[in-house]
Amino acid sequence: MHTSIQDNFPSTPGKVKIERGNHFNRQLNRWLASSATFFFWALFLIALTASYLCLKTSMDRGTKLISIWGGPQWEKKVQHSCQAKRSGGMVVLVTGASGFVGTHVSLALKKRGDGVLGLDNFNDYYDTSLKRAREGLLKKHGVFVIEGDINDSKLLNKLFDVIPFTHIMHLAAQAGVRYAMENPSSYVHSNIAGLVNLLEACKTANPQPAIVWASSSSVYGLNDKVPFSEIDRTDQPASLYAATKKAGEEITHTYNHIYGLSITGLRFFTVYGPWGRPDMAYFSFTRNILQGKPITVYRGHNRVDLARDFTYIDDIVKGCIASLDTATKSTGSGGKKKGPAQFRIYNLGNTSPVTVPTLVNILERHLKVKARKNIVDMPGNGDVPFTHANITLAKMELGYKPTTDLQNGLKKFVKWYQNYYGYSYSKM
Ligand SMILES: O=C(O)[C@H]1O[C@H](OP(=O)(O)OP(=O)(O)OC[C@H]2O[C@@H](n3ccc(=O)[nH]c3=O)[C@H](O)[C@@H]2O)[C@H](O)[C@@H](O)[C@@H]1O
Repeated sequence: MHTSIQDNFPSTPGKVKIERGNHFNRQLNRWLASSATFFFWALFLIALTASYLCLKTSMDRGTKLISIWGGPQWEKKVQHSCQAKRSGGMVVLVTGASGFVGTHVSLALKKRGDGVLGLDNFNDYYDTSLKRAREGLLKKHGVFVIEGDINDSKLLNKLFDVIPFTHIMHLAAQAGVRYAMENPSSYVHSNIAGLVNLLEACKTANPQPAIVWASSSSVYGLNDKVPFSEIDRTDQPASLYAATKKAGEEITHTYNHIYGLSITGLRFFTVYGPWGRPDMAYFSFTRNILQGKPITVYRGHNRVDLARDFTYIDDIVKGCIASLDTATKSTGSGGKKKGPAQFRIYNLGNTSPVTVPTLVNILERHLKVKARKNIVDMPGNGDVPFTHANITLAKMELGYKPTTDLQNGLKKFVKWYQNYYGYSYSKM
């Protein structure tokens, strides 16, 4: 193809002389010119995209802030939810309100006339539609759940500005023993950083609320003295989850000691029941059995069956409420301790451990379907072989007395499950 010299010349007169007669230079120059143009446009597009994304993010954040918290409408909803309907009623902030235990405790408090406000970050650790359904249930009963994180100090301070909470029922946490190997930082984020953030807000609140919070039976870790009593060793956690719960017990102790916060820690033992957690064995076994899928049953060393002190949700709720009722006031104000404050830790269990194969048998009977079982040795994933609660202390000081055994509790769970999922396998 013919190209005239003229065609190759750039239009800038000053450059003509230099370019003339040097084909290589001309090619290079042309290439540089086109690259520069390309580069310019690429930069322009990148800048345009970046500014769009920035604008969008700030708009999203703005919308979120307005819709999630702040503003007169929001405050009205908060006030309304916190209104106690009985004289001397408590005003309780329930964190993790759309969680399993949070929903049940919030409903029970609301039903007896206490003011209740929920807080939940609706994270996707498990099916968020179940959390939204629980939120719907709470809304129906007059409990407003704010979508927010316990790590958001601005939100917490705002809440304490608007409402003089008498109690905090702190149930927001990253739960699950085995998931801690997959996502360790989520445990640090919620169970450590989130807890400290909440305690910081409580310490400066005026009045300081009394705090009841969820620890875990997993703090007993490798302790093999049974039944587990509150004075037994808890310095050998078997999972990061357990370690963060144990850390929580120590952290709350320091806030009690320095700032006079009234603290009650509850060591829950494998809580189960309607509206439960899909990540837990009884729930996932039920789903798989109904779907005809196999279940994996872990077995301990020397072929010994694993066992848990499964505790029914209604018994746990009674323990939580008794803890709130018997909690004495925090003693500090303005971030300063005025005197010693209450510090308590209780086991809330059922006192009768059941093996995992027996749990499966009970489910098979209630579901009228045989399970397809894969029995495998317990992997080294943070599990402990058994749990068994000594509840003498909770009995004595809280009047705690569990009344539902696994047989009856699972019957209620299965009934709820079949009703909630409408027997439709496609929904599960
Ligand atoms: O009580 C507690 O402290 C803890 O109870 C449960 O933890 P876990 O007892 O491990 O409950 P599940 O995950 O439901 O497991 C129950 C039993 O079933 C076994 N399992 C679990 C899952 C599975 O697929 N197969 C299986 O055999 C486990 O090894 C365990 O022995 C909760 O998940 C924790 O959040 C809580 O803190």
